[in-house]
Amino acid sequence: MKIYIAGHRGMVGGAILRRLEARKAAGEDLSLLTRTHAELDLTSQQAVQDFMQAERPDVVILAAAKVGGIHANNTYPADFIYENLMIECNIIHQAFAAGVKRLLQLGSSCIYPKAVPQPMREDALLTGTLEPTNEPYAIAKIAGIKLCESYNRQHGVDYRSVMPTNLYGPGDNFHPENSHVLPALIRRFHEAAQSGVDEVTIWGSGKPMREFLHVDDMAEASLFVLDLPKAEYDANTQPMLSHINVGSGTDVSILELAQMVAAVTDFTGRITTDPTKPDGTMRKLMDVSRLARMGWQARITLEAGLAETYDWFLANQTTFRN
Ligand SMILES: NC(=O)C1=CN([C@@H]2O[C@H](COP(=O)(O)OP(=O)(O)OC[C@H]3O[C@@H](n4cnc5c(N)ncnc54)[C@H](OP(=O)(O)O)[C@@H]3O)[C@@H](O)[C@H]2O)C=CC1
Ligand SMILES: C[C@H]1O[C@H](OP(=O)(O)OP(=O)(O)OC[C@H]2O[C@@H](n3cnc4c(=O)[nH]c(N)nc43)[C@H](O)[C@@H]2O)[C@@H](O)[C@@H](O)C1=O
Repeated sequence: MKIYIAGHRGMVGGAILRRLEARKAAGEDLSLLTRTHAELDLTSQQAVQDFMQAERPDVVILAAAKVGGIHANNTYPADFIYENLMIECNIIHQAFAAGVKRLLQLGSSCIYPKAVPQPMREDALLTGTLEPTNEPYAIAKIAGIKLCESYNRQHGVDYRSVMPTNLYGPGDNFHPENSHVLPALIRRFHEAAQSGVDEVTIWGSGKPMREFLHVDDMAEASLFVLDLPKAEYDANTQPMLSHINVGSGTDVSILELAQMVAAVTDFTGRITTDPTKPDGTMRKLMDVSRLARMGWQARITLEAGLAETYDWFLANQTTFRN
């Protein structure tokens, strides 16, 4: 079976590729197809059409996207909505045009309204206004769900969507401004501890709650959903709710996260907050009961995952994407 992993050099795509390579090494008949961003710009309709017509994979896993934290989303809204819409439209339509019957794409927990009962259920989609700091990205991600759902309904293909909570782990983006909170704090606390600085400032109030899932759990959940029998997937995602939440089911405040990162990086100074920076959504805990009912639950705790990610950070500091 030929599987194309779009975004294989990213944090999630890399984790998914590692799992598929392990399956192949264990004897599964898999041909794993990848292209780097430089080799294939997924915002180019012609380039994606040429690629899909030439390669005709059996399965497509879409883990490529324009991704970033609250500052990046707030600063580059046009890039986030345009690039993600183009990637989704090109991959999903050209996969269909090339006869691809099975596809899995990754959305995001930010698709849900800012003020919605917690934990957030799949049927909360489109029931309220979105968080302004990442609305363009969220609109693109909602479009991705609707693209898959519409091709399923009109053309009878099996295109599935998983909605990850905040993810972290090996291969994350540690850029000081454009990264997500967990990698940003690992880098900031590490550099403070190394240079003997006695104060670290975190953005916002520190009061928002965030749920974190290790990327190896996300990769396992992605392949679990991809491998579900179609009848089971359909039975658990009613026709208009063609997506499944993936999360750890527990959340912590940003201040609690900062205290955990300080401990892991041996930072013993003060933690201060910067209320001039945005908090974003105050809470976005995912209801993960649907996936649990189908037999998957997260295994890597935040404590263990944080320590492992810091080790990876220390071993890979010279290779960061800045
Ligand atoms: N990280 C998180 O906390 C969360 C991530 N997600 C979703 O998971 C998926 C993967 O995210 P993550 O692994 O963190 O992101 P990364 O930024 O680590 O990886 C994204 C990958 O997509 C590639 N890419 C981006 N634009 C293009 C393009 N135009 N053409 C070809 N390749 C491109 C990047 O290549 P290059 O770097 O060379 O440009 C990179 O390899 C995304 O759909 C994201 O929205 C959802 C929720 C949370
Ligand atoms: C996955 C998810 O990720 C994004 O949403 P987000 O969770 O709000 O993003 P974030 O991880 O950047 O911030 C979480 C919280 O953390 C606080 N915070 C403190 N100090 C730093 C800091 O140094 N960096 C960052 N980035 N945040 C910080 C920050 O103020 C905020 O309260 C979107 O891409 C969204 O579309 C999406 O999909």
